[in-house]
Amino acid sequence: MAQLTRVSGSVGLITLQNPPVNALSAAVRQGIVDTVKKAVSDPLVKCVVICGQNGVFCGGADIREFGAPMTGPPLVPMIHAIEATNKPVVAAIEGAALGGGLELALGCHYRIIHSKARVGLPEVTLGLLPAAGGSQRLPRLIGVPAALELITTGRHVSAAEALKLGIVDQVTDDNTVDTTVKFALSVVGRSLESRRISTFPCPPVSDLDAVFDVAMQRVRQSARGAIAPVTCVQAVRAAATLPYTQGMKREQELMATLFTSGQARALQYCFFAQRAVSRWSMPSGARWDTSKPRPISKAAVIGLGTMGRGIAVALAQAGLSVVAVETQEKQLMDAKQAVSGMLERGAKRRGVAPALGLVSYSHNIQAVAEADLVIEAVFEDMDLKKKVFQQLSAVCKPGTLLCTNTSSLDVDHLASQTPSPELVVGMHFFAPAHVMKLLEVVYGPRSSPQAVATAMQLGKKMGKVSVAVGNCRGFVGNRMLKPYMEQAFFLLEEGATPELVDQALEEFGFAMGVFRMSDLSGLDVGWRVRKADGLVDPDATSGRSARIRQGRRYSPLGDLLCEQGRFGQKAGRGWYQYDKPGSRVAKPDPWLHNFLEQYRARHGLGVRHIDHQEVLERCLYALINEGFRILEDGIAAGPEDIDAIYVFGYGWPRYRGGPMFYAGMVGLANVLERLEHFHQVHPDVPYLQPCSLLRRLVASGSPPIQKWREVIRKVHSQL
Ligand SMILES: CC/C=C\CC(=O)SCCNC(=O)CCNC(=O)[C@H](O)C(C)(C)COP(=O)(O)OP(=O)(O)OC[C@H]1O[C@@H](n2cnc3c(N)ncnc32)[C@H](O)[C@@H]1OP(=O)(O)O
Repeated sequence: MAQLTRVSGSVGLITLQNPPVNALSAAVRQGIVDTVKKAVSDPLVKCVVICGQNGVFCGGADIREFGAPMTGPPLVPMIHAIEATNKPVVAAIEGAALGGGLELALGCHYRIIHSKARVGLPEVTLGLLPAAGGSQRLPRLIGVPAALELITTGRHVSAAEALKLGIVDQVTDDNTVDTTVKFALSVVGRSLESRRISTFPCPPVSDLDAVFDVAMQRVRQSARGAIAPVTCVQAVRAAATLPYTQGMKREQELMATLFTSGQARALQYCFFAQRAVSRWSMPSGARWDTSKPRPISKAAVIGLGTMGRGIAVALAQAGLSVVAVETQEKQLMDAKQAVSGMLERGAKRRGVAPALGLVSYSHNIQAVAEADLVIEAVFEDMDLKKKVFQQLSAVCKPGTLLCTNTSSLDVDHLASQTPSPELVVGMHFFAPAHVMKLLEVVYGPRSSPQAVATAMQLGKKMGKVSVAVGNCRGFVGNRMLKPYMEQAFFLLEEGATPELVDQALEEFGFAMGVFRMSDLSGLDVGWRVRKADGLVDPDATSGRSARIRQGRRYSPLGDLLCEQGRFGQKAGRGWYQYDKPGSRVAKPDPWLHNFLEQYRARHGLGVRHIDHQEVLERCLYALINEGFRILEDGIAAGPEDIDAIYVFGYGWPRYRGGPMFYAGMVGLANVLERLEHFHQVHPDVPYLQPCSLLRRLVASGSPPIQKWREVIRKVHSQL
């Protein structure tokens, strides 16, 4: 919907009305077409201003309409009609002009922007390209190199940068619509010939081929396997090399290949999943919209190792006052220096003042007495954490929320160390904590909805994608990682190499395969956990018994490497070899290949050919199967929660939507059939036994992912 009013005597003011972001739905597009026509034909209207209601110009095309057949007037002729009018049309940009919103503004003859607004063409992040003329007009306006960068990254640009680049004509701190109305009146009567961007030639570039080669190389490297960035480069190339009309034709052709692609569907699903996770719910029925968070102004972090430092930085950058506690004096001094450095570098990047004054340091736990919320981030050891929680209970003021940063320990057990278990939640940060977007907020059976709401809100304040999950071993992310890694180990036993497994996973789109990742995070981490679980038995080094632990197939390969001191990158050797400890360049290791051969011979394991498809099916379907178990157990409320965790915390390629979305794309029946097959071949691997929720979904006709919650609810109601 769009409304036309006449203001200041002769200005036709068109207001886009589609809350919350005035997306260009069919009704809005129809409204624009109608109101522009009316304004142009009204002799009393001398100029036109287009704005959006409620402080947002326009968030672009309505993404929710993408899955359905197109209705209403298309964007391209609508924008052309605006550009072609003989009355000046000026965009008044408040809040944001993104995607189709900016393309609409580029069709206007002038653009005035509020200083706090931003613009951008983020279509690439949705698997698309700016196909309402954006890929053709922006390079003509600001030049090929700058347009290429903005279009292929989808980066949002501040008002100041937009002015510098030449995207807008004026920045204002005042009322944007009033300023734009005055501006529009001031340009009445001026020729519009030089204001129609589609008529501009692209500013010349000295070595066009080199510019595009570099851009193509960059997008292929940074977004391995993603098709939209590559297509965006091709579209901008059309702008640089073809007349406008032909360029537009090419833009449409390229868009047609993207629009119906699986990658676009996956990326658009991710867009909504990222937002859906904030509408959390707990099995008790507690929900985001009925649970009020507590205000938090003072936070504390206990333990200033790598995680604690990152958490302190994230809190301070979110504007909270932070008490950082580390009992070891030397550690405290080192941490102070490290935290200050991180804050300074972060502030420099963001062009703001570093929040150094917000962090105070102490070696005395008494310093947290006045904190509203404490995040314990000491070493991952239950006895140590229990001790800290007991101390905190004695020191903190009544009502302080106690959070533990743990990747797998039992949050409920820790809660039981305090007199107020309802005030305890887990906050599982990912390293580096001030950079990584994901936060798992873990509630135990006794955590209060208010405690969950507070942790979720704090996560949002820190700019995290926060996902509320139930308490179980490994929560969601690490619980699903276990069967994935287990399959990778088994594949080595059966004849694969770390290189083969990693290559398959990296070609799938993971930034790092499982073995390179294991080398990076350190093999000793898992070894310690397996030892604590009684799985590492140094006596059982030969025979079949060495590969059966606690009644199921077990691969001791990781333990054997650790026994040799092969802890990964930090040791200079692990699944790969490195030039020196700490080096990042992984090289295949003949020692490891020889070790695998001897291991297989010792255990009488035949070597067979393993291809990429088997690697993907074994590793990914085992992980997905555990995802279904997590849904069945009520640990995650919906598939979007799992997918957001994997995309934002575990390097799952965003253009594949997350593991649960991927299962839907592959076909649930297909996943079930392959799991059944693998479980038949490996009956001693319980993780390969298809979960009953997966069977249930297939039996219900494999509904689309948006309908899974209905099936899950039925399963839960029958328990
Ligand atoms: C021919 C094709 C031509 C053009 C293609 C396009 O234009 S594709 C769309 C390009 N636009 C974008 O990618 C912008 C997407 N939106 C945003 O980045 C942010 O929403 C925005 C506008 C910066 C506002 O951010 P804010 O943090 O204030 O709100 P939030 O992101 O939570 O969004 C609020 C709700 O609005 C929904 N929404 C936002 N944009 C769109 C959209 N373009 N279409 C449909 N819906 C949109 C969003 O999903 C939120 O609703 P929710 O129910 O919570 O999911």
